Amino acid sequence: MMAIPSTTFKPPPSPPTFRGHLKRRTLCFSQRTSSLATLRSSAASLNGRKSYKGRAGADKKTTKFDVIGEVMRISGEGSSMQTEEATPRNRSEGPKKLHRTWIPGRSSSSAAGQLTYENATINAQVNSVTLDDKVVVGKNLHQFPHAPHIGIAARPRVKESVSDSEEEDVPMASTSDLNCEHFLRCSGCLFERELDKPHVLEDAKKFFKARGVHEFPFISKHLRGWRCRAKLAVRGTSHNPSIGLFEEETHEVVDIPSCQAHHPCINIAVELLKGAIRELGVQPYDELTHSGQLRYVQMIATTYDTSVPLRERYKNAKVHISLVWNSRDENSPNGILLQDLAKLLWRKGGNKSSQHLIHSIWANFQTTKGNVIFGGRWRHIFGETELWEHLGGVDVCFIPSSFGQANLGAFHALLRSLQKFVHKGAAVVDLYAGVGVIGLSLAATRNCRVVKCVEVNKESKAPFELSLSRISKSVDCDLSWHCADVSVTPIKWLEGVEIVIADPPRKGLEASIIEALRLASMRLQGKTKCPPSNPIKKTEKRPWILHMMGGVRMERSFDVDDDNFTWPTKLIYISCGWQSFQEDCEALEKDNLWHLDSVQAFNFFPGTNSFQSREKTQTFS
Ligand SMILES: C[S@@+](CC[C@H](N)C(=O)[O-])C[C@H]1O[C@@H](n2cnc3c(N)ncnc32)[C@H](O)[C@@H]1O
Repeated sequence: MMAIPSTTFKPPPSPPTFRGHLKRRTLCFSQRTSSLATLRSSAASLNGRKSYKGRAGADKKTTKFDVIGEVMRISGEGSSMQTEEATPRNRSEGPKKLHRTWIPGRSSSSAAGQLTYENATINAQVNSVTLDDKVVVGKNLHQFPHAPHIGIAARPRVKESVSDSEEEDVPMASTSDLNCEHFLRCSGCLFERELDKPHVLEDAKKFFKARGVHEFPFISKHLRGWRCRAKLAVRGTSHNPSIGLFEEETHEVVDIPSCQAHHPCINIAVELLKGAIRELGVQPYDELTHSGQLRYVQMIATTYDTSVPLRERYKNAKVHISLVWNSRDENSPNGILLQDLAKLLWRKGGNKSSQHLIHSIWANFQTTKGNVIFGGRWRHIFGETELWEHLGGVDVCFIPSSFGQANLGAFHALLRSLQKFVHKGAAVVDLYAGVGVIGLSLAATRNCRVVKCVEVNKESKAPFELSLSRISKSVDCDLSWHCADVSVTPIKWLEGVEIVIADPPRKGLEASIIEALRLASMRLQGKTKCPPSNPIKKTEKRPWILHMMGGVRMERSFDVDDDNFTWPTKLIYISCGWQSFQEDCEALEKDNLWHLDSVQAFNFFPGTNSFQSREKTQTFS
């Protein structure tokens, strides 16, 4: 996968774009000796043992709002929040018995990136998957009996669509050009010609070719109308609001009513919002004076509507709206105006309106002068409380604060591609799992015996559990979600699994994870010491991630004293950061511990120089 759009607002002179470039790559690594050791449950080493069961108590005065964040979600009737210690018994009961939880805490606001995949030519021995603008690589493991390898892809192949019975009927662009009137000022897109051929692919081809991977499929799906998630700044005046992205190097918000990247329903919802701002006299935010009410808006096009035929769902998407309000909470003096704004929007676009455009309305409260878009407090106001999508063969639940891919078509394709690289019955760990889309999809479609999803954002647990409740009862998989920083004692997540899936943010894998993967390869070879790879130190700058990391249990030990583990023979790396991917790949390859095997690229962010790729690498024994 490729770059993830920034969710932060940068102070002058370089204001941010909230839709950035999203690229993804997947790297698939595998090892040969998956059957050497006995599979040992890693339940004992799991983090995140505490969960909150039930719903938070509702203040009767505020029952119009459901709350997630500092306060929790409120159902409207009022209930109490309980905490519960997850006992070993809880865990042994299996994943389907996880408690439905809404966990308080600050929201994360990671932007989405998208992936598309296509089947790559992959050796059956080596499985790999690609996401958005991704690449898949495959090589016969028998060619490298004593060396792990990393798959790489070479020759790019452009494909307009992926044949899949679940593909929604999205109108394909008749041209590969952007044709957007906002292109010159808007910072969202870098290129307006040949959106299906991002320039960075040439670099990528060379990089992979140098590693012996000549097949480099590039899957490009919808070139316009692909963005189903947008975080937009609201500036200007109540008479003349601007809703869009910051112009490069300025603090000016470029109004983008006809954005060609947005799903069309987002543009319609933006116009609806502008009309409501004018009608009610809502003041857009002014960062110089820190005044005004409406700072940003998040719009998410959700395509899950079972009353609409499958192939028509994409174009009939409804819009979730999160209004980022400049106050502490709904009881602040301007809270009435927020309610009026939400009511007006719902009356004009809600489920009783003639157009029924809006899926749901939430508020997020943000008063800091910093550069973070979202505050920690969320309120549900109208419509459904969860956002559902059908992705990779499963129903997946999201909440406004959880990470989600912006390019649904590409992501769906990537998931379908990914499934082909995971053998049936595999034991898998899904690192950087978000709400667990990848893990859930693999558990359901590949009959995996174990899938562990590891994610630092604790707010993603509740949607995961809701998704879990919709997984077919016939799926017999030990499927679990763990709140943990994967860079802390990463080796324990590798114990007992055959396939590692890593879908990190743009900065790539943390140094400790690279070391753990290298160590796993050494252990597979019966060696106990792993030469250092001189990893590049990567710092986490995003405050919401740092905040979340602060809440997880830190375990420092890197010791592996038990040789009776199965160690992963395959790594599927889904990347959205080309630079970081190259560095990670080189560190993994060092000392022949991993070998790149196959690569596949997905056009997750048409119009940008980003792509998402999937690479598969293997270790050897
Ligand atoms: C690119 S997103 C991928 C999410 C998911 N695989 C998907 O496609 O929806 C990266 C995720 O990694 C999480 N994350 C970032 N740093 C992490 C860390 N150190 N440990 C665990 N999760 C982390 C973020 O919160 C985010 O949900």
